[in-house]
Amino acid sequence: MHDSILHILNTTKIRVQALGVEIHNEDPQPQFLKRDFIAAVAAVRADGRVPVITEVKPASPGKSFRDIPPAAAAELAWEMEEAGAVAISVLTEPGVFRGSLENLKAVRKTVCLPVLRKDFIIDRRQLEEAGSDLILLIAGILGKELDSFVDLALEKGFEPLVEVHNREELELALETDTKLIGINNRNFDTLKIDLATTEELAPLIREYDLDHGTSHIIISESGMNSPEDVRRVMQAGADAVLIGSALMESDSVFEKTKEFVQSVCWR
Ligand SMILES: O=C(O)c1ccccc1NCC(=O)[C@H](O)[C@H](O)COP(=O)(O)O
Repeated sequence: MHDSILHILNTTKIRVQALGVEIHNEDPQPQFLKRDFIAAVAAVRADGRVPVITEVKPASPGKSFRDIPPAAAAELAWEMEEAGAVAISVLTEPGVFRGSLENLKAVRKTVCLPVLRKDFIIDRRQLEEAGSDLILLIAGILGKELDSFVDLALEKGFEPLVEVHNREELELALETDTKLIGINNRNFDTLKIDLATTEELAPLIREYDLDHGTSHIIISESGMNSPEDVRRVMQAGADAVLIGSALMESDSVFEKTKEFVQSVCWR
C-alpha cells in the first residue's frame, strides 16, 4: 500500500482509539429516516440522466483543492443537488483529506439527497459516529472482516458501499450482502488511475448477477474528468459514477456537475 494510505490508516487508528464509544448493535441510527439511494439511482436513470455522486473533497494526498468549512460544504452540496447529482459524498477523514464529520452533518441538513460518508473505516466504533445514508467500506483495507462490517453497517441502518480495485477484492465483496459495489479506478499501491479497472471488473459483476439471480449497483469511482470518461465507464457497465477532483478543480461546481449528469442520454 502507498505510504500516504499507510499514514492515513495509522492516524485513523489513533483517532479511533480516542473515540471510546461503545457499540450498540440494537440501536440503528434512530435520529433520521434513511434516504433511499437505490431508488434515487433508478429515478435518475428513468429520467435519462447519469446518476452522479458528487464529492465534497477539500484535499487528497499531495493536493489541496479548497478550504471547505461546514458552511462551504453545505453551499457546494446545494449546488450539486440543484445541478442534478444523485447523491453527495463527503470526505470525513480529517488529516490528508481535510474532511470532517461537521461537513457531513452540514451537507445532510442542507440537501434532500442521500449522503455517503467517505472515510477509512477500520473500527466498528466508527459506525457509531455521525449519521449518513451510505457508508464506504473498502475491501482492500477490511479484508476478511469485510463481511462482518457489511452486516453491522446494515444493522445500524447504513447502505454499505463496498469498494474494490481487483478480482480478489471483488470476490470478497460478492460474498457479502452489499447491494452496492464501487469499482475504484485508483490503485492504492501506486495511486495511479486507470478507467480500464471498471472495464475489467464491471462485466464480472454482471456475470455473477446473471449466474446467481442477484443484482448489484455498480459505481465507477475516481479519475473521471470529462463526459467522455463518464461515457466510457457507463459503456463498460457502470450504473453510476463518483466524481470528486474534477468538480473541486472547476470554476463552477454547478456547471461541471450538470455536464457530467448530462453526459449520456438514455432516451
Ligand atoms: O483522492 C485521492 O487521491 C485518494 C488517494 C488515496 C486513497 C483515496 C483517495 N481518494 C478517495 C476517493 O475515493 C476519491 O476521492 C473518490 O473516488 C473521487 O475520486 P476523484 O474523482 O479522482 O477525486
